[in-house]
Amino acid sequence: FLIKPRSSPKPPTGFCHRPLTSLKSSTISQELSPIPNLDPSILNELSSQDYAIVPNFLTEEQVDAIIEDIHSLRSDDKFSVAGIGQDASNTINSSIRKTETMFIYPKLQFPTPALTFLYPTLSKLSSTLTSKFNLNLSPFLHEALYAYYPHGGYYKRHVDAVPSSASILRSFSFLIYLNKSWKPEDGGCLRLYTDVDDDSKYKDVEPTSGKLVIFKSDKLPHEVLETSAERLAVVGWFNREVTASDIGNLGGGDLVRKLPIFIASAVLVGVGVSML
Ligand SMILES: O=C(O)CCC(=O)C(=O)O
Ligand SMILES: [Fe+2]
Repeated sequence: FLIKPRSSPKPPTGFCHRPLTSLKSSTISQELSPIPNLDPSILNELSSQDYAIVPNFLTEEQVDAIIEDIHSLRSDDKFSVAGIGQDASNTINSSIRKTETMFIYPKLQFPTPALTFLYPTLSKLSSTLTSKFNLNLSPFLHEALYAYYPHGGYYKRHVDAVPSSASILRSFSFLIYLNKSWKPEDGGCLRLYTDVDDDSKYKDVEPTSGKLVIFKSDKLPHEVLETSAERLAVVGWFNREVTASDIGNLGGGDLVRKLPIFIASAVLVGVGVSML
């Protein structure tokens, strides 16, 4: 098999990011704390309807720090045009997806101020979900990226966890929205299809600043409606560990050959690399 970069030859992580000199590290932790947590009522909602929405999950200061990060990293040319697909193919297909992304896992060696609180925020979220749903979410298989949708950006209907691929390890998808003065005419709502057999049943979620959306990755098809303004988000997935039945479900054939590919691709999902 061949290891193929997701969309760009640039390494997605591990570079030294230019420090944000306008913020002093002592003020950063104060401004950007506390690390948010999920209310038990939200977890119950997630359990009963497979998705939950938390307006104002992040504070305004936390959102500002991530916005600053995205703009700064984009101007440093760290973003790439995103492809689609996980491990079968990773073609850049602009009829399905128009967005630019930058992976933030594996963790950057020199995290920016925003990542300094985002990493613990995401690991706290993952531990909360692990205990509530009794899942084996692996801290080593977190995936997340900064997403920048230009004016006219979109992502057509899809499901995040697709059988017979490493993406099936995705248990929960999460989105954190960052558009501070979002207006209905800006578009870019997240359309969550709440009944897989009935396209007329959906919920449109406004991508307003600080909002967290979380849903079961294999349950809810969703799409990003066309934006009429720049749209910024943190997008990610909490993956569970590989089980024996995952291997069985790969569709028969030579398990000895498939096992290392599956495990390697599960790991590689996190570094923005796909396999052919
Ligand atoms: O940006 C969003 O709201 C959703 C992105 C998404 O569905 C994905 O990247 O899989
Ligand atoms: Fe998605």
